[in-house]
Amino acid sequence: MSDRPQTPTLDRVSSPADLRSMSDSELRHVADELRAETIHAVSQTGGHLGAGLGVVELTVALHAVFDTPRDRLIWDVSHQAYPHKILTGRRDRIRTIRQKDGLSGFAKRSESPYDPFGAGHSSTSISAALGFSVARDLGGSPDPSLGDAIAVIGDGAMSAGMAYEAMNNAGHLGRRLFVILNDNEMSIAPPVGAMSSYLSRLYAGAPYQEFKAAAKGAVGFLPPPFREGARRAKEMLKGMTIGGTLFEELGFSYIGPLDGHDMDQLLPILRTVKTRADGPVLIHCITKKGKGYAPAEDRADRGHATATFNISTGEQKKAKSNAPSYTKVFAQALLDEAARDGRVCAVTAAMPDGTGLDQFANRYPSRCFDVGIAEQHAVTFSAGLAAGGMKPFCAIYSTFLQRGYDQIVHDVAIQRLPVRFAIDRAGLVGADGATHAGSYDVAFLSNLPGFTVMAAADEAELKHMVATAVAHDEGPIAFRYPRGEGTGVEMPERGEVLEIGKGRMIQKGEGVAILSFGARLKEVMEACESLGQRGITPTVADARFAKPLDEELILSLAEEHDALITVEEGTVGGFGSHVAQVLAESGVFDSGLRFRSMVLPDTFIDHANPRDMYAAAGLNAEDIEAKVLSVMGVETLSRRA
Ligand SMILES: Cc1ncc(C[n+]2csc(CCOP(=O)(O)OP(=O)(O)O)c2C)c(N)n1
Ligand SMILES: CC(=O)[C@@H](O)[C@H](O)COP(=O)(O)O
Ligand SMILES: [Mg+2]
Repeated sequence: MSDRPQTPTLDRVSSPADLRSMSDSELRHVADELRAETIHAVSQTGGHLGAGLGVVELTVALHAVFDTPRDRLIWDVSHQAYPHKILTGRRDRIRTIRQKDGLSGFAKRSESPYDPFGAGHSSTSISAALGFSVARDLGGSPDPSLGDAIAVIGDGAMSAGMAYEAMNNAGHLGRRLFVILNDNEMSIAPPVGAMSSYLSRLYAGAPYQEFKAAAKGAVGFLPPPFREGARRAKEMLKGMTIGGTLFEELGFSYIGPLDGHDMDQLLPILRTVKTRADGPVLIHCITKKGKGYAPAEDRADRGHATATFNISTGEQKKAKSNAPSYTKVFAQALLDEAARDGRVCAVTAAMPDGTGLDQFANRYPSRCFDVGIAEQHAVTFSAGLAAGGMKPFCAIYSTFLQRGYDQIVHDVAIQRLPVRFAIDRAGLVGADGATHAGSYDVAFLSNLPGFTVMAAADEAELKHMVATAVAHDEGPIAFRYPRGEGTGVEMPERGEVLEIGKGRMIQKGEGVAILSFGARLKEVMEACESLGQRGITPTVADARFAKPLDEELILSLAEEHDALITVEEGTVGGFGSHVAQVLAESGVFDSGLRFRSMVLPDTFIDHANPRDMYAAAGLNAEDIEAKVLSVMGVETLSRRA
């Protein structure tokens, strides 16, 4: 017998249009069943759970009131969009989410007309929604029936500068636009910062909002059930001066805070604003991350992301690990270094657990800074710390570091400040897909004068690189490492300070040399094992540094071999491109060196497990083996050589 929940009302919904003919009581049933369906689906697939559970009622209410997809519903980050996917014609594929060839874990334009704007990174929704509103008013679409734009943004995402840039612009333009602030008082970790405290104060002062609406004469904006209370409040408030919320100062009409799980509040308010709004409106909803599923509600991260799990117990089914994760090794190595050097400090942009800095925060609270989702600030704040004599480790996932690029160039590199960048999730990350792939950091850092760029081939190397970064005061230095577990190598007691710009020889062979940069070394060695069975023994070296390059090593490999192949977990423009430049300038191509550079292809690779993604990229052991055979002119059946 199937353990799937009974969902008789939800079963009648094949698209949001079906919600619009339902009574409010039926919509409440849909919400309850949608929650059960979401929990069941994620129990089988794993993925982002808590955020979706927190917006179940909002999702039903928004689709019931607004005319999606004509009205554009834009989910910020969009990790909370699973219930939205179930309601918008994707229920039959929801159990494929985040798997190869399955639904994306995020909103994606190519997946559905109900996903008007894709995401994965946070705090973009208000800008995009404003763009839609303006495009509609300017007649940018051949479809004259384009409707409203609605952004749903979390309190965590509200900590990023982009959200304020967008509100500043929206308030100025004054166009009809809806922002739903989904305030669950959580980011991935508890949210931090003055803005978070401000929102909490609005929440704590719920009746105050009612008074204020009254005092400002906004009573008419509220649906009838709320008017009476507001009128009474107005009486009480006669003669008092009430300051506006920040949102009102920015030009938005502010409504809230509402209970975002109460359909009796959500439906009438949404219907009213839809009928009456003539400018930007912000509706502040208080919700609970993980709502309705006790094991998620009880977890410290409120069930933010999960492996597959047993629904009755909440127990997650995690694969056994054979080696410590790179993140753990980094975190422990940094703790060790911080114990020796009081100037070592750490910065995270809302990812204390993901980067392993939660441990650092416990041990050295005064030297650890969670700045919220604010990568740009994290970089320049680190630059300031470095300029002030500290040794900041700015630990940011490769994909999110993209947001701080101008700060890296302008505030760090040009001033040659010794910020240490710990770049986690480098390379292809798996189920989160293209939005989260750490593909570009080597390319965008290695072209900056004075930067030192390293990649760890295994977890012992990572420990050395942490020690190297602590010791390096001459300018900015970065080291990258992948998501997931290490290779199981023996760990040194203490990290060793590496000589800057020097690689290491792994094995001496002949004919072909492979120069690996980063964690593909394991695949290189597997390829060599297989090649060994054919009597082929390539030379293998680990470059360690993409900048400065070990030119001596590169040129000696070029001189002593017929062919040289570089391998890396990054795009063109990175390590291999810089090696090619050195080779070209030295003239070795003139004497016939065969050179190949194995990089990520010039395409965005869809979500799958990392192994499948690297297969799609042509960077697994078999691809490296095929490349060696091809450069040697050995005939094979391989597709990719
Ligand atoms: C630019 C960027 N930095 C970091 C992240 C990682 N991240 C994903 S969701 C999330 C928390 C978002 O909190 P909130 O907006 O409140 O949504 P909730 O999960 O609470 O619904 C973070 C930090 C991201 N997606 N984008
Ligand atoms: C939605 C988001 O951006 C994060 O939740 C991300 O999925 C975390 O990835 P890790 O699991 O690699 O920490
Ligand atoms: Mg939140």
